[in-house]
Amino acid sequence: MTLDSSLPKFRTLTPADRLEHLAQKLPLSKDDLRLVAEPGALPLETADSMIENVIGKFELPYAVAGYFQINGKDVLVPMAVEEPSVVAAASYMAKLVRANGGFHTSSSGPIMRAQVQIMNLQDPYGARHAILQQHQDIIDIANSRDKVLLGLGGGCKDIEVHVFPDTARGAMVVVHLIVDVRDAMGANTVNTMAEAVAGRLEQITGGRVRLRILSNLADLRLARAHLRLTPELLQTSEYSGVDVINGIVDAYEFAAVDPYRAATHNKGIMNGIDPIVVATGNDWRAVEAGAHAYACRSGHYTSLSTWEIAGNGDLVGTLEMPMPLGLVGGATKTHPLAQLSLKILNVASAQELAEISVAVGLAQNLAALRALSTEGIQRGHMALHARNIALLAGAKGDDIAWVAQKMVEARDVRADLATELLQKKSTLNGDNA
Ligand SMILES: CC(C)(COP(=O)([O-])OP(=O)([O-])OC[C@H]1O[C@@H](n2cnc3c(N)ncnc32)[C@H](O)[C@@H]1OP(=O)([O-])[O-])[C@@H](O)C(=O)NCCC(=O)NCCSC(=O)C[C@@](C)(O)CC(=O)[O-]
Ligand SMILES: NC(=O)C1=CN([C@@H]2O[C@H](COP(=O)(O)OP(=O)(O)OC[C@H]3O[C@@H](n4cnc5c(N)ncnc54)[C@H](OP(=O)(O)O)[C@@H]3O)[C@@H](O)[C@H]2O)C=CC1
Repeated sequence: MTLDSSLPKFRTLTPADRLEHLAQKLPLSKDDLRLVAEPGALPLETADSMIENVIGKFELPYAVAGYFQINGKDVLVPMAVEEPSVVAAASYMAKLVRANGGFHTSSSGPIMRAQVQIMNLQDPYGARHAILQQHQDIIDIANSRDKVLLGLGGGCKDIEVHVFPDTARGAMVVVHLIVDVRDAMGANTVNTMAEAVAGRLEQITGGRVRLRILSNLADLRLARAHLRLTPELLQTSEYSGVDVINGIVDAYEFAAVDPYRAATHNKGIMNGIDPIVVATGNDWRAVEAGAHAYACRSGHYTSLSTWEIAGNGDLVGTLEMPMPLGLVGGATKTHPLAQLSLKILNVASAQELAEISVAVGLAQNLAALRALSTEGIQRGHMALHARNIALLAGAKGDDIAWVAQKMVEARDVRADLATELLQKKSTLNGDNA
């Protein structure tokens, strides 16, 4: 069936009805539905095999963002995240962007780098040449370690040799293995290769190999997304579309020039990306490390995205960044909900998953910049955060929505106010009893 990712009125349903609604849109089995609806999606035995010293499991809210259309294909986006307004903001922007043709994405190949550090060298440039002369031998040794990957068309494709002639510990040569990891995140894959070539590199150079590990600056594994919005789509009752667009571009320039702002701007992008990384069982530390190192590649920490005004006045947003995500390996296959997330996303390759993640990051960035440069973040965000504050004050059941609603109406969302409202409500209930 062709998926329509629009989710009108989805927010008004109960979690069980939302799941039922999804089941009508997606080919989910009864077991899939049970996995989401019932506790214990991750068996304790599986958890105990995943990490060490396990004492239980830690749960997060699991949601779906709607309206995404990417390269003409509708996508529902599973997100595991603790922060309110993230899912709403992503859905809202996807709804706007879909009205103007949706997101357009592309990506480089799934290429990772492994680094092998060689020390104790008197002639680092000579060592570099000697290594490059033997490059095919090194590639062959690396590839002898992963026949499965080779069979899939991946494997070590090339090497680079970087020289640091004068470190505090003397000359250092660093060999990069350039590896196509296909549908894996690839850390274990490339680490195995790096360890495999170490002996040969010592033979060639006469040096001493120390570290053999992937680089999280995955600058050869980039995913890209862009969008275009007309002023009409961005106008509100209070702001003209032209004003909103100018505000977004001013906000972008702020992040482009000032690292204090860029850190927050990029956090807003990661608000969209991390929840997908978590929901698909991928390594969010690796994605975060790669993102921020890439944002600093010019030596100046800056915005990962760009926002500009096209000749016809449209807003144009782009995002290009490392996205080392896998469909196999790590927890992607072992966590049952990660498998379900991949089923919901209906992706055929790790690159497709990477492209969707970057599109969601761009949507999230747009939502924040749009709110920040017009009405401010608090109205939309705090309205949704109000339910958390109500919970914090001890509200239960229907009281959660009641307390949250009262605070939103008062445009005053505070824990002490929530406590005060709850007390008033229980006094009222007591009076009525
Ligand atoms: C929060 C909104 C979306 C409200 O915006 P709104 O104008 O009140 O939304 P609406 O009621 O008109 O609804 C529009 C659409 O938004 C979605 N939507 C709206 N509400 C819900 C909801 N309850 N549950 C699910 N979906 C919701 C939904 O898709 C809906 O369409 P529908 O499906 O109903 O036809 C808007 O104010 C917004 O986008 N704000 C920005 C929020 C944001 O960026 N949050 C991230 C956390 S803040 C942060 O950490 C990052 C930051 C800000 O520091 C980054 C930076 O500085 O750059
Ligand atoms: N700095 C970092 O970021 C580090 C991260 N990690 C962790 O490493 C894990 C990810 O490593 P990764 O190498 O992806 O995981 P795995 O080693 O679990 O899986 C990769 C392996 O899966 C097999 N495979 C099967 N099908 C495919 C396919 N279609 N495409 C590619 N490979 C396929 C391959 O060969 P075969 O069957 O022969 O194994 C490949 O080597 C994550 O848990 C991450 O947290 C670890 C160290 C450092």
